[in-house]
Order: sequence, then C-alpha cells, then structure tokens
Amino acid sequence: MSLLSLSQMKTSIGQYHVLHDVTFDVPEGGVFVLLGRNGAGKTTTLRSIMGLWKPSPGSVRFRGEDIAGLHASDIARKGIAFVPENMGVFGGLTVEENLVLATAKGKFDDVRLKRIYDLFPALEQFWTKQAWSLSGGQKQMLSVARAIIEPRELILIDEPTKGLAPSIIDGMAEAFAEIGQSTTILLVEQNFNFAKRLGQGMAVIDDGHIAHTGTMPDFAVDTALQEQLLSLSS
Ligand SMILES: Nc1ncnc2c1ncn2[C@@H]1O[C@H](COP(=O)(O)OP(=O)(O)OP(=O)(O)O)[C@@H](O)[C@H]1O
Repeated sequence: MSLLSLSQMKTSIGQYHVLHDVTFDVPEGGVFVLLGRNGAGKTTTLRSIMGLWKPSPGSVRFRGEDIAGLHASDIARKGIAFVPENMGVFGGLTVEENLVLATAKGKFDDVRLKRIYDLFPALEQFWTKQAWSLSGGQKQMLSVARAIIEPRELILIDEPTKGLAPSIIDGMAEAFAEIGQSTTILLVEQNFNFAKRLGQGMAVIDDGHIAHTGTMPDFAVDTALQEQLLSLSS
C-alpha cells in the first residue's frame, strides 16, 4: 500500500478551479518529487493534502485512511508536516523558541535534537539568535528542523531551494537524502538539478492535471519529455 494516495483530487480557490485531477501515489520512504511549471498547481496540491485548502471531490488517502476534508491540525496529528515556501519561521523568536513551538509538549527529545544539530550545525551555532537575523539558507534549515523535531511519517516541502546559493543547496540535498532514510518526503521543486539528485518516484503537474508519473532516473534522461512538460532545454 502507498503511504499517500491521491485520487482525482480537485481543488477550487474561490471561483477558480485550480486542481482538476490530481492522481498519484507516494510510496513509503525516500523522496518523491512533484515538478511543474510556474502556476501549475504544485503548492495548491501540498496545501490540499495538508487540509489548508479543502479538496472536493476526490480522495486523499494516508495509510489507507481518507483524510480529505479533515482540519489541518488533525492531519498534522496523523504524522504529516508541511514546510511552506515562505518557510513559516517566527522572525522575532530565537532558533530555540521556534523549535520549542513546533514540539507537541514544549520540550525536546534529546536524540531528535542531536540529529537536527548533526544535519544543520548552523542551528546549534545560532541557537539563541532571533530567526530574522539568520541567512535565507539557515531559515530554511530551521523550517525543515521544525518539521522533524517530532516524529513524522510524511513531510511536504515546498520549493526549499528558492533563492539559495549553490553551496547551501548542496548541503540541503545531503540533509534531505538523510531525512528520507527514515521519513517520506514529498518535495515540490522548480530546481530540476536539485530534484533529480534526490527523487526516486516523481510526477509532473501541468495546469492542475497530473501529466506524467514515473521514476526520476527515467525522467532525468528523457530530455524531450522534460522540454515538453517543464519547458527545460538541456
Ligand atoms: N489564493 C489564491 N487565489 C486565487 N488563485 C490562486 C490562489 N493561489 C493560487 N492560485 C492560482 O492557482 C494556480 C496554481 O497556483 P500554485 O501556487 O499551486 O502553483 P505552483 O505550481 O505552486 O506555482 P509556483 O511554482 O509559481 O509557486 C495559479 O494559477 C495561481 O494563480
């Protein structure tokens, strides 16, 4: 059984029908990548899974249970976390306070905290700094750390490399590969070079429809399909 299974998910925002038919399965473990041009519906797909938009009709099954229509906090309690494109960190709070707020009981599990320090040493270094003073890459690390400070089964991550320097992106790729060994990641990306290093399974969304699903190794060598679906030319 897939960890997450979307079937004919449709989402309207106000009067606009944004998602027309989103159908794909995310297997358990590793990194699954959702690609698509600007405005194709990637963020709307993640927000619909998380319950931040209400998909209707269609189903969103998580471990076989239909979670479509549940409140976002109930979906989070089932083990799904969302790392939004704007990162969602609290600028006026320190790194430590941002992480405390992301815990269920207001305190850390030492093993998880140590893992976060190992993945993102800058967060230990800037532990008492307010988040607004961090670089873009460090804010992104904090945003991902907030998602994994509690045990999660699935993390939805929206365009984590946007605006980051190549050296930071390399570190982020290593961190995601390591996180993907114990937690499933559904990653939305525009940076195809980053995505193709990480993804095992993948899907392409185009104008609110899933236009392609397959494996990343196959898609990575199919330049004609990349050009057709993403307007990428090699
Ligand atoms: N709050 C909103 N109100 C109206 N339309 C919206 C809203 N949010 C998104 N849309 C529209 O829905 C479509 C899909 O947007 P979405 O943000 O999901 O695309 P995306 O693939 O994530 O794009 P990008 O890569 O640019 O972030 C776009 O046409 C967008 O204009």
